[in-house]
Amino acid sequence: MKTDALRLENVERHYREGEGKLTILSGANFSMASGEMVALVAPSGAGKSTLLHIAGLLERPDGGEVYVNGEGCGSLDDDRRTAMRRDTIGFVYQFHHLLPEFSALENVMLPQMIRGLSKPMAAERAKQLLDYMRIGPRADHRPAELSGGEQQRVAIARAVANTPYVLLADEPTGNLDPKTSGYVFDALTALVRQSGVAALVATHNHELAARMDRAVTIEGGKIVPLDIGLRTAS
Ligand SMILES: Nc1ncnc2c1ncn2[C@@H]1O[C@H](COP(=O)(O)OP(=O)(O)OP(=O)(O)O)[C@@H](O)[C@H]1O
Repeated sequence: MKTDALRLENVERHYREGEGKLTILSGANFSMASGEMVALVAPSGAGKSTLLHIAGLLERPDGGEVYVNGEGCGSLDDDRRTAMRRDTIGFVYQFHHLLPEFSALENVMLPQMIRGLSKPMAAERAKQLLDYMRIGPRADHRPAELSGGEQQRVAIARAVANTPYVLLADEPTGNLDPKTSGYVFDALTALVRQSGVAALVATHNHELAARMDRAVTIEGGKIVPLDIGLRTAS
């Protein structure tokens, strides 16, 4: 049987709320296969960021287990979790968080070099990715010299630079106008299909969600399928 790129098993996450507790996830299960693109659509405050942080090993759940490519992460110490996150998970945020002092190319090279790749090899892969995202000609520009859509495409290239198993995106096009948003989303989709990464994309945009393979939401602490008329838009 094929290993899931990401699997959450019986995940619990509670926050303290005054004297009581606020349950965000309870007995939550979820899995995603390579090359799959899943929309995470839920009202504000439902726990999308919490889920992405737990899936991305940024936060530990209060119970249950997170598996990345079949490897359970609960028993890893902080250093190994950090290495696992760096090597196997990519993040894209609403605001690109590119390093302003570095060019687009350098921004995509850096995570690879931190992982130990040589500079020429990192540059080669960064160039390929930027070409694939159709921003090759802008590779030497700093983020401030790029449009919002271009910056976001650099951020996506950076997120997949270390060929992660899992890509976690939090409103990746939320900051862009509708046309640019569609364009960036198309580039993201093409990259997911080409690279085989499993992408979980939090979005409030139902039109974009409908273009993914399936959608889920958070309800009563569980991660459940959401029917938003998938693929009817095209
Ligand atoms: N560290 C924390 N301590 C206490 N409560 C928290 C903490 N982090 C998040 N929460 C609460 O948990 C709930 C879920 O938060 P989360 O940020 O995951 O929601 P979200 O679905 O991502 O919301 P949005 O769409 O507005 O970003 C919210 O009610 C929030 O106030």
